[in-house]
Amino acid sequence: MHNDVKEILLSEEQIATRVQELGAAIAVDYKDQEVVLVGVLKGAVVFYADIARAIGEDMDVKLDFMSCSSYGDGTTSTGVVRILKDLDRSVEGKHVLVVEDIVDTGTTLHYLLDNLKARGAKSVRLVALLNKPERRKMPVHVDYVGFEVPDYFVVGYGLDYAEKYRQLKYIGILKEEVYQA
Ligand SMILES: O=P(O)(O)OC[C@H]1O[C@H](OP(=O)(O)OP(=O)(O)O)[C@H](O)[C@@H]1O
Ligand code: HPA
Ligand SMILES: [Mg+2]
Repeated sequence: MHNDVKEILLSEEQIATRVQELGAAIAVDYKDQEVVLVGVLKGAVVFYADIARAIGEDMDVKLDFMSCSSYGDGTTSTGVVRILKDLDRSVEGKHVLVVEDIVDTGTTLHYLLDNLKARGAKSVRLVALLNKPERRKMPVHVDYVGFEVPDYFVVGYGLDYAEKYRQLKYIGILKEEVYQA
């Protein structure tokens, strides 16, 4: 385990099992439909790669990405969402499934889901690996949730603190002294 991690919250095995379950549920709901998977860079990349393959072969899936940033290098949302990179293709008339690592205050997803609906998508749904409802400031409907997590700052499996720890295979609770120092 990484020295900056206090405790493993979700192991590699727990994540893998849950990702397969989510993929199976999504595959049933979208069977034979064309769907654009919108990954929210950078936190979602690891989950995105796994969920895209867990969905299976019966959906016509297109991959696209957006980059939004609201945390900068800290552990609290700035409250302002910036689009740093937009989608490559229009989603007008398309089914969109947004793939996210975590819904925390809800600031990012509240903004992003509204933004995608306003582009005329046929439907917009959200799959998030983690949901941290205790910290919610803006309402967000999460269609597919991997795990509900308590109010700890977590890292790994794509999630960072100051751009570090994204490559950890598990999700761990970051030691307070790492960000309070
Ligand atoms: O619900 P919220 O409070 O808005 O927090 C969730 C968002 O914050 C993180 O992204 P961040 O802005 O840190 O960018 P990153 O994905 O590059 O880490 C995370 O990946 C979500 O996109
Ligand atoms: O707990 C978290 N960890 C990493 N990034 C985050 N972005 C929002 N909440 C978190
Ligand atoms: Mg981040």
